[in-house]
Amino acid sequence: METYTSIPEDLKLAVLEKVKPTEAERKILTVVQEELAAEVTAAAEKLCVSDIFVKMVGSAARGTWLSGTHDIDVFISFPEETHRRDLEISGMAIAREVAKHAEHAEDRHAEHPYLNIVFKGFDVDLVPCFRVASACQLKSAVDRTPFHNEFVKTHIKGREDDVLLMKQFMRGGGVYGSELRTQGFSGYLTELLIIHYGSFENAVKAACIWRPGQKIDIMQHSEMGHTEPLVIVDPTDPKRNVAAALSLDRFCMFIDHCREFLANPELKFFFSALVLPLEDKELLEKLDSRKSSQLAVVFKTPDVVEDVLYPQLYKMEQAAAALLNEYDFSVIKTGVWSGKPETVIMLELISGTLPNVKKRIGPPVWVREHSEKFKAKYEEAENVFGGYIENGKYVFEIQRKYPTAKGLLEEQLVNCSLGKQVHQSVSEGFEVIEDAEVCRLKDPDFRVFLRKWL
Ligand SMILES: Nc1ccn([C@@H]2O[C@H](COP(=O)(O)OP(=O)(O)OP(=O)(O)O)[C@@H](O)[C@H]2O)c(=O)n1
Ligand SMILES: [Mg+2]
Repeated sequence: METYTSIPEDLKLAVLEKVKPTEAERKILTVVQEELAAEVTAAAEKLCVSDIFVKMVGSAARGTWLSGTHDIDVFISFPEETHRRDLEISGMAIAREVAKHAEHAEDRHAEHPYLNIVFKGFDVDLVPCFRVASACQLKSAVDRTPFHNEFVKTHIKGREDDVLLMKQFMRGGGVYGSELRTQGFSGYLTELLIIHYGSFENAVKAACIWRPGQKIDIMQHSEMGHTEPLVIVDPTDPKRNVAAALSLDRFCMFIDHCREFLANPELKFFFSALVLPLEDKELLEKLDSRKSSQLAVVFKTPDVVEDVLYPQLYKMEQAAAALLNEYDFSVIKTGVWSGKPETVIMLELISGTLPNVKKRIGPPVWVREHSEKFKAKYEEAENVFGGYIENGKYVFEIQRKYPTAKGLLEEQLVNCSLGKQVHQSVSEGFEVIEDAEVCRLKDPDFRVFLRKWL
């Protein structure tokens, strides 16, 4: 095994200088949190809702938020015996009352509704939850969050800087965020890694030798088997894997990021370099040197939240690749880019065209019944180039139904198994553009995607 030098102190300080909130920033956050708590209490009193508690949760309440990220999670906790409907109605009524003093408000929906508001420049979630006795007795998925908060607050003391370093390091590696778009590491997961390994440096060193099946159970209370690449048992709920949303590729990207960083600890591992949009000229040069086929399936982006959209796009990416493979096209790789107004599924193929002739291999000649049927079918069929015996089997050279990948996608893509909103949008219309035609897609963010793609 390679031996690594320690991470230089001045490198950590240089990162913290950029990502650690200043005293002034902390003060503002505290003041806004206090104002929000007072607003919620006042709203509850006004609406005659008694017995609710206001709880500040998330990284803002734990001192583990990155400077410049301005989200505050406010939980409005109701007695456990409250009916779900009452919780939703009263919780949302309180949230809407608070929103009267906000710059912007938007209804969101997880397992039950909550309100997202912009309050004094902060991105605030007002989330009603049940006050359950323990996280494993949850009535709603969000009920665990206050327990996470207590656990982290009591165990993280003095190691907040290590959390900030780890969050930023994961950002630099493109693996931070548990949303379904990224399928990476959540904030809580990052905090648990620091609690378990004791420091940023220890965690990074440990991850270099992780393999799928790695399990961390801080409370030693899990009896469950899990199949995910990384299992971090929730200290507040033995049945939950905090890393359940982490994909195998993000898991491995993190391992790789840790190894590369320790071999050469530099600032660039925390702050990835700005990628410039790919120009037409560069695009044409790349296409010319790769000599593969590029196909872009372009359609209108469905108007749904990212957590609904991305799983459907990843499903479509898989479905398109499977369709192409089924019809003999060799797929090199697939990718997804989504913006407004358009979404693009990129497909790189060994070739987008195949010969008109397709070889159909039949049964061995000595399996009399089947082979005679096979022979009779193709001898009479139209568009057959010819037939012969090869390795004891009848072989016919027939006309290929889809000699171009573009033609195949145009005709068959809508029949693939696609998610609801993506299917709806694709049914309304889509376009398949090829190779140099991709120059038509000008969105700068798409061109950034293309630079990494080619
Ligand atoms: N996949 C998720 C997302 C969120 N949470 C809970 O909801 C809280 C708030 O979520 P979020 O704002 O996404 O994460 P933070 O921990 O606040 O981290 P960040 O600094 O990225 O905001 C988390 O701390 C965690 O307790 C969770 O359990 N599982
Ligand atoms: Mg947060």
